[in-house]
Amino acid sequence: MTPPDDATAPVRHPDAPAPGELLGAHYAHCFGCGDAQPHGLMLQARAAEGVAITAEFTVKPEHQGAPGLAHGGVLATALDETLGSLNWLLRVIAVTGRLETDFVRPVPVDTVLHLEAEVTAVAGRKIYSTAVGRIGGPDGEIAVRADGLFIEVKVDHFIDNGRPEEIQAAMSDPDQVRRARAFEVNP
Ligand SMILES: CCCCCCCCCCCCCC(=O)SCCNC(=O)CCNC(=O)[C@H](O)C(C)(C)COP(=O)(O)OP(=O)(O)OC[C@H]1O[C@@H](n2cnc3c(N)ncnc32)[C@H](O)[C@@H]1OP(=O)(O)O
Repeated sequence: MTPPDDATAPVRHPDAPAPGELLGAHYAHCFGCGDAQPHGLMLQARAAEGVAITAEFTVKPEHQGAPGLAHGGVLATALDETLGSLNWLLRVIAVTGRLETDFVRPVPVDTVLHLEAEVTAVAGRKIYSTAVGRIGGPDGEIAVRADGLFIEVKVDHFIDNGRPEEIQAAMSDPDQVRRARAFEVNP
């Protein structure tokens, strides 16, 4: 997870959402951010300065592992989704290759997890990023953290591996921004 010596600093795309702007969902049925997934995380990410974002996710009863506490896999999903959202600021499509997660404190149901994430380096198709999630407010104590390695892919990654019905539906999405995020970001 250490960037190689020839890695460079990430460059914010000139058309990236302005700091403070909500990113919205990249796909309505995404378990992390989609609004058409009733039990999903419905994570809301917002652009920050540089190649960084903030995000919030409220833990619902559907997200429990131990009684009254968030499931670790759900928290990993929140971190994965937050780190994945960063790639929209670079205007690349990328998927998670590796995700290293530390669970520092339990996160109770009804808690708002305040996440912040940034891209730290880019090396060819590899995008290195890091995130923390805090409870008790944006400056609260750290409950989770993760480092991510995302690999840039072409849209063919989804067309070749996904189911045609969902691909077709996403391509016909009337939400222009969401369609662009899914299909038009690669040259
Ligand atoms: C419908 C469309 C919607 C689209 C919306 C946007 C999507 C948003 C989704 C948001 C949802 C949230 C996000 C999600 O949940 S994304 C969903 C979870 N992730 C996946 O499903 C990815 C599955 N994996 C793959 O498809 C392939 O393995 C990929 C594409 C990742 C690489 O296979 P590919 O054949 O292309 O590349 P390569 O093997 O030549 O590797 C290239 C370089 O990368 C390095 N490397 C690779 N893996 C690892 C690793 N594990 N650790 C360390 N390094 C690794 C490798 O050493 C090499 O380095 P170098 O030799 O160059 O130095």
